[in-house]
Amino acid sequence: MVNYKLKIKNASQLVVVSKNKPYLVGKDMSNVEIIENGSLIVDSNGIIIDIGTEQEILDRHRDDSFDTVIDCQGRAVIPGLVDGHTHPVYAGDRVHEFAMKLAGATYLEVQKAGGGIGFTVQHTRQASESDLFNLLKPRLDRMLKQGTTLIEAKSGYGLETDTEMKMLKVLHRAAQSHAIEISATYLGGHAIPKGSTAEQATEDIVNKQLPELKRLRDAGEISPENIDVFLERGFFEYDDTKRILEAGQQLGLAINFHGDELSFMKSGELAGELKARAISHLEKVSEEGMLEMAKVPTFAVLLPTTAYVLRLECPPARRMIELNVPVALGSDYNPNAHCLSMPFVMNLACVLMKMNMNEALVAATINSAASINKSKTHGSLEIGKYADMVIIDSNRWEHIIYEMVDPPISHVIKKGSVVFQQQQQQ
Ligand SMILES: N=CN[C@@H](CCC(=O)O)C(=O)O
Ligand SMILES: [Zn+2]
Repeated sequence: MVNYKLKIKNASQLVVVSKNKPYLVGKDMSNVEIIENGSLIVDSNGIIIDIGTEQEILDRHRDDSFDTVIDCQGRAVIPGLVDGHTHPVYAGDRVHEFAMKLAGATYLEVQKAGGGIGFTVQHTRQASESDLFNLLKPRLDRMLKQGTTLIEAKSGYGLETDTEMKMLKVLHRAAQSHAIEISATYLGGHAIPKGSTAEQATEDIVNKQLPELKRLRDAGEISPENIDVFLERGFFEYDDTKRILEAGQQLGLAINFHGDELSFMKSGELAGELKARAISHLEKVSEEGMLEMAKVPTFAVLLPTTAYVLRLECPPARRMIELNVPVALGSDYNPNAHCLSMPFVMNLACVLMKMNMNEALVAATINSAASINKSKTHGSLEIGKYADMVIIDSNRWEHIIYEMVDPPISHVIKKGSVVFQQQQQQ
C-alpha cells in the first residue's frame, strides 16, 4: 500500500490535451485527447503518477491511500492554463488612456501625448521593490482564480539598469512565494528612454544592463530565462533588436520578442536568422515571415486582447495554423490591455481570430508552455508532469471558453495542492 497526495476521481471529462508531444501544429491542434470518466493520481512531489479511466485507476490502486480525494463527477478537468505573455510588474494607473482610445486615439498617439509605456516607466521607477511586489501579488491572485498556473512575465518598465533589475527581483521573489509559476523575461528594450537615441539605448542594454543581469543571476538574486525587445518603428528597429537579442542569447537567455504589431518589421525573418523561440503579436507578419517561423520553429504567441482594445486587425491565426506555425496564446496583461483572464483570451481567440475551441485550449496549455520551454513538465495531463489543473463545474470542458468572463471554475490545483476553491453557495 502506498500513500499519495491527491486523487482526482471520476471526472466526466479528463482533458489530457496531448500525449508524448512537446507542442502541436496544424490539424493536430484540433485534436484534444479526452478520457471520459477519468481519474488521476498525484505523488508527494506534485507529479502525476497515473492516469486513466476511473475503473483502470481503481484496479491499479485498490490498496493505496490518498491525503485528498476530489470527486469530479459531473465536472471536467483541464491542465492549468499557461499565459505566454504578461507585463504584470508596474506602478501607475492608465485607466484614463482607455477613454482616450475610445475617443479614437491610437496607441502611438497616446504614447506621444505622454501616456503609454513612458507613463508607466515614470511610475515604476519611483516605486520601491516592495511597492511593486505588493501591486503584483493581487494581480497574480486574480490570474490564479481564472485558472492560470504558469506565466511568462516581463520587466520593461525601467529602461535603465536599476529599475529593470528591481523588476526582475520582484519577479524572482514572486516566483518563490506565489502559487503561480513564473518564467521571467528581461525586456530592457521595451522603448527608447526619454533623452536617449536608439543607439545609446542599445549600448546601455548591451554594455550595462545585461552584464548586471548576469551578475545578479549568478548571485541568485534574479532568475530571467528569456530576452525580449519591442521591434517596432520608433522603438527598436531590426539591427538594434538583433544586437540586443544576440547579446542575451550569449548569456543563455531564450529569444522571445515583440514583433510586427503596429508595423511590418520583418520579425519572422529575424526569428529565422536568430532561431528565436517565440515572437508575440504578429498582427502585421508577412507570409515569408510565417514560413520562416514554421521552419525554426518559432512560436507565435498571439494576444487577441491587444487587437480588441486597440481595434487593430487580428494576426492571421488561421494562416499560421495552415502553415504549421506553432500557435500559443497570452493575455498580454499590461496597463494598455488590462486582462488577467485566459478564459476570456481563449474566447477572443475563437471569436476574433477564428480559432476553434480545441485550438484555443492547445494554444493556452501545451503550446504556451512550449513557448517558454516548459512543455516537458507543464501544459498537459501526462504521467511525469506537474499536476497543475483546473476543475470546471460542468460536464463539458468547453464551458471555460463559452462562459468567457465568469467561467465556472470550482478548483485550481497547482502541483497537486488546491490553491483556489470556489465558495459553495448556501
Ligand atoms: N507592445 C508593446 N508592449 C506592450 C504594451 C505595453 C504598454 O503599453 O505598457 C504589449 O505587448 O502590448
Ligand atoms: Zn507585451
